[in-house]
Parts: sequence; structure tokens; C-alpha cells
Amino acid sequence: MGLGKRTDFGDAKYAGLDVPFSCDIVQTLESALQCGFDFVMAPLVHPRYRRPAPSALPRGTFQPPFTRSDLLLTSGQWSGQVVGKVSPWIDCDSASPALARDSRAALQQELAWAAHLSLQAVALPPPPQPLAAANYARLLNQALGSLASMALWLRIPAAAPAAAAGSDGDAGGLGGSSGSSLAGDPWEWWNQLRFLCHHNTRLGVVLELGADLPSEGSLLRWRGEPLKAVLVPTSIFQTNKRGYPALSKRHQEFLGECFRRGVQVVLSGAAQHAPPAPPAGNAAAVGPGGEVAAAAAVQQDSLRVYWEYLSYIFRKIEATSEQEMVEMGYRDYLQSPLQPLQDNLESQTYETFERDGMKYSTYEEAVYRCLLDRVPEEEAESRTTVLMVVGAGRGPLVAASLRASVRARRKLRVFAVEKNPNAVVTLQNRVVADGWQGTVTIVPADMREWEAPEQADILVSELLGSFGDNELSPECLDGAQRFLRPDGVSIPQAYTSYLQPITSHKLWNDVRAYDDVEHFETAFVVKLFKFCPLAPTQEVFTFEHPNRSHSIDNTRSIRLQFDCTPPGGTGKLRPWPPASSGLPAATCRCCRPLVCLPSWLCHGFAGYFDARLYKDVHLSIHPPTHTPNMFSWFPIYFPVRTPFYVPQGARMEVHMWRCAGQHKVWYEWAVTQPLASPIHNPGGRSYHVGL
Ligand SMILES: C[S@@+](CC[C@H](N)C(=O)[O-])C[C@H]1O[C@@H](n2cnc3c(N)ncnc32)[C@H](O)[C@@H]1O
Repeated sequence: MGLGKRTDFGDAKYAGLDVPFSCDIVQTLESALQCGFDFVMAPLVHPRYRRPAPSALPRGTFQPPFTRSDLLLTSGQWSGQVVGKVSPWIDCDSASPALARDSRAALQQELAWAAHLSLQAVALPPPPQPLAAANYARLLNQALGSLASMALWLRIPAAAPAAAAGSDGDAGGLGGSSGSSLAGDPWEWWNQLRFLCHHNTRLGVVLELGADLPSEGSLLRWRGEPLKAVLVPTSIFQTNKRGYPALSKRHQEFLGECFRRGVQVVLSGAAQHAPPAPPAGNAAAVGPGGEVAAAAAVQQDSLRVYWEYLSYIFRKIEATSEQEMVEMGYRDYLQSPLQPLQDNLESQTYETFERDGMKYSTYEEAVYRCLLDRVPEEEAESRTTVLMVVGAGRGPLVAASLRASVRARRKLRVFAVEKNPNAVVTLQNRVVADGWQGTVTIVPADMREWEAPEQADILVSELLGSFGDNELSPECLDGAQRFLRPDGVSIPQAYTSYLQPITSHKLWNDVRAYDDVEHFETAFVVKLFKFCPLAPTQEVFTFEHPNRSHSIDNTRSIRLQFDCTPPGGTGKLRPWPPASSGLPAATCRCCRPLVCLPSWLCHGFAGYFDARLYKDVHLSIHPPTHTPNMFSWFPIYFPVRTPFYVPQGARMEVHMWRCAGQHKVWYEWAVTQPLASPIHNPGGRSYHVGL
């Protein structure tokens, strides 16, 4: 039934209950559902049933069924209401050959059983030997390769338990992890397994919360990861004044954040808070003859207060705005950037642009201020300003400019230049429909070739892509500035692109799903959602208009250096092993105490732009200056072919080139620190913008 009626948070609406094996699964499931939970997380096999591998048994040995029958539930119940749990004793990398052998056999057996039941997902215990789980990973990888659709959720503690912090497992990970200090950071356990399983998209994480949450930075890392659920033990609830369970403020905030990101919650453990007293006369609720039913019902009643609390946190998340609802379908969805120069846009694309009132009112403000600056009050009646909208589309910038002229009480003569013959039809119709006769002249032409009958005072255009110059605004405006008066103004006057490294398992995997190099060398427009920036943005390329240089060169190149300082990252060194472990301080080769900082995985770069329309009137999707309530542009994503591991504070160096040929413009990019990547998109072989 979900935690609440709202449907704006995807799977977050669903809550599960972690149940022990010993319970009657039929009754337990029924009680959990009655209590409000949507599914149970149940052991596949009794957690203490350690059985020898069949290969270790003498031939002909009778083997009892290793678990209960599938007939207990219907296949619909197994697949829709049960998440399986793999036995916790399994240790495929154990130093004991017998345990390792039995573990491997048991893991395979349990995963096969879960697949037989058509479970949607199976929760796996954390690697018992942190950062030394190659055998475990190998079996998971094997299973992922053969399972049709079942997901594997790796359980990872949010903060390292003391035992793991004291482990001396060595990383040597393909993800770049090295040094035993990393064993104290559970994200590293996940990262190593994820690399070993080659970033498989069906491998996800269940984060186990404890009473103490790790640093903000450590929690933020999960934003870019495939976090499927958070496990909330009843033991971490405090008791509020009225005797009800409640979570600390930090836990509440983290859970709220999880819900916002579509992460489900699973309650685990027995009730630790007395339920509110039942109304008088309700004692007979436990009917005769049903001990199990009675026990389950009592348990159900006592867990209801936790469910209600989770539901309360879910429901109190601020309402999703109408615009956010519209954008929801685009979250983390890769789109090819538009090519308005090479292609002719469709009616529905223009319609989408035109819904963005903020964009046009910002343009109106820029034109308004420009008109006031250029035409003094005393010339308002006698002087007519020539304004040309180049790339007029279906006319919204013409309309915005006319509104500005009315507000400023300055006269305008407008030319609307548009090369898309279909959009020209709309413009021509609007001349009559909107009363533009005598004021607006429609010009069906490419601005780079049109011979204007007179010079313009103001050139208004919106040829901007998510990365500013990527829809070839520079090339178009350079061609159009021939008919701008020497003292004329271009709106926009300038625009700058920005870049920042990000972590986003989903985006990178979606690019990888194309299974070719081409898509790793393509920039995508995307509404970033499950991601985390790894450093503040930096400026990339700036273009100014008009460009009066003697010879115009729109090629650019830049080297950017980012220090990995994600928001919320504390930047503080944590000694390892932690003082609480009681172990002597470890030292590295150069005899300094080892430290442990959260590390990150970089999956590529997010790009944005900020355009200066006129003086201080800006149009921006650059996060620090984003124009409020403007939704015309999503950021751009430049993937990297191989994600790279970056310790917090470490340097990342990226190079970006804007290249131009006779018929196309393209970007190339490469990482040179901490590791060199191949140069992406050499010669524009995978992705270019046609001139
Ligand atoms: C991003 S759309 C903006 C349309 C409109 N100004 C708006 O805000 O809805 C860019 C428009 O410029 C037109 N365009 C692009 N390059 C052009 C060129 N060289 N000459 C004329 N029109 C061009 C495209 O056909 C498209 O209609």
C-alpha cells in the first residue's frame, strides 16, 4: 500500500520488513502486509544451516531439502512481495578451504533457488573479508551473467563496523583502491566488488544504517550509486516524549534524501518500543487456536509504530512542483543534443521552448534595458530602433522584444530571420494574427547569407545549447554581425561554458549499454539526478558578440585542474585504524601515520552555461547562478570511457578542445590526472555539430 499516497518518488514509496527465517513465511508475509509493509526481506535458507558442499559428501548420502518448499507462497507472492536474503555465514574467500568450498556451493545454490522463485532481488551479505572478496565477486559476476532479471543487492554498512576497521585486508583493487587503510571505508568494499563485476547494472546496494552515521561526504557518495534500499534497524530509533520511536535529525534528513531519490526503506529487528495501548475491549483480537497468528499479530502491532514513523518522514517531504513532475521522466535520461542549424526543429520542440516563460521574460528585460540605454527619452518618438531576431523560430523572441518596446516606450522595427521554412509559416501567420503588420518583416533565410536591407541596432538571438556554444551560436552570430551597426548590441553579449567532474553510475552505464566507443565520445543532454559533483565548476570557453577581431577563430582549448572536493566532503584526514579499534597506529612506507579519506569514482563531466544577455541580465543553467524557474536547458554530460578512482583532495586534470572543420564543429576531451584516458572523439569521429 505504500508509505503514502504520493506517487512522486518512485520506489521510495515502498517499504519492506526484514524478517527472520524461523517465522512462518505465510503468516509473516500476511502480517507484514497488514502492518503496511509492501514486501518482506526473508532468508532463503535458515541462516545457521551451514551445509557441506555436495562435492564433499560421500556418494549416495541422503540430503534433506535445504530449505522450505516454494509451494508455501504463490509465484506472484514470491516475485512481488519477497526479497531473498543470502546466508550470512557464507565466506567464499575464507582462509579455511572447507568453509570457502562450502560457501561457494551454498551461494550458488541459494542464488539458483532465488532465481527459481523469480524473486525480484536478493540481498547479499557484505563481503566478509573487506577488499579481499575476489572469489565472492567471481560467483556474483557469474550469476549476474546468467540470471534473467533478478537483481543482486549488496548489503553495505553506512559506517564501518569496528571489526572491519581493524581488518587488514589489502585493496589492490581494480578500482584503484590500494592500502589496507581503505578497508575501514565500506564504500571501498562496494567499489571493489562493482569493478570486479564490471559495473553490472543489476548489482545494487542496500545501505545498512547504524546509530551513528558517517560524515556528510561519505553519505553523499551514495547519491551517484545504485542505491536500492536503506536498512533501518529498530535499535537505532530513539524514544520521543510520548514514548514513540523517532530518529535523530541526521537520520531523518538522510532518509528524506533517500526517499527523494527513489530509494526504498527496509525495517529490520524486533520492536523495541511498546505500541500504544489498544483500545479497551480489543484484547480478544487474538483468536483461539492460532499461536503463530497471535505472535505475528502482536509483532505486527508492535512494528506498526515504526511503519507509521517512516510514513510520516515520507509524507513530510516537500511537494514536488508541477515543473519537477514534468521533468521526472527525463531524470538521468540521455538525450542527443539538438542540432538546430543542421536540422529543422519540429513544432513540438518549439512548443516546449515556448512554455518557458522565464526565458522570454529575461530576454524581454534585456531588450528593455538595452532600448532605454540606446534611445534617450527625448528621442523616444523620433527614433526607431532596428531590431533583428536571428533564428526567430515561431516568434517568441519577436513577441518579447515588442513587449519590451511597449514597456520602454521606444519605437521598434523588427526583422525576424529564420532558416526553418516550417517555422516561417508560423511567423507569417503571426504577422496577421498578432497584429505585427508594419512592424515585423519575416525573412526566410540563413542569417549567415542574408543580405540585410539595413543595419541593425540590436541583434537578438537564442542559439544556445546546454554547453553554451555547442549549437554553434558563435559561428551563426559571426556570420550575422555583418548587418549589425558598429555600435550595435548583440543580445546575448557573451556566454561561458562550465564543467565539473561528477560521479554517476547510472549515466555511465546507460552510455555503456550502447556497447560501442561512439557513445562514450558523445555529449548528452541530461536532467542530472542520481549524481554527485566532485568539485566546484570551472569556466571553460567564453564567446563575446559582436566579435570584432581581425580574424575570427572559434577553436579553443583548455586544461582544467579540479581538486576532488565534493560538497559535504569534510576534507579532514581520519586516522586509520580508528583510535577506538585499540590497534596501534599503522604506518605507510614513508612512515607517516596512515589516513583514510573517502574516495570517489569519476564517471565523466557535467557541463553548463551562463549567458550575459545584456549588462547584468543573465540567462544561466550554471548551478550557482541558475535562472530561477527556467527549464529550457538540462545540463550536458561528457562521459569518460573508463571511470576513474579519485581520493578526496586528489587532483583531476581534464583537457577540452573545441575544434572546427569546414563543415562541422566538435569537442575532444581527455583526462590526464590521476590517470591518462584516451583522447575522446578525435577528429569528431563519433560526435560533431554540423555547420
Ligand atoms: C534554439 S531555436 C530558438 C527559437 C526561438 N528563438 C525560441 O526561442 O523559441 C534556434 C532557432 O534558430 C534557427 N536557426 C539556427 N541557425 C540559423 C541560421 N544560421 N539562420 C537562421 N536561423 C537559424 C533554428 O531554425 C531555430 O528555429
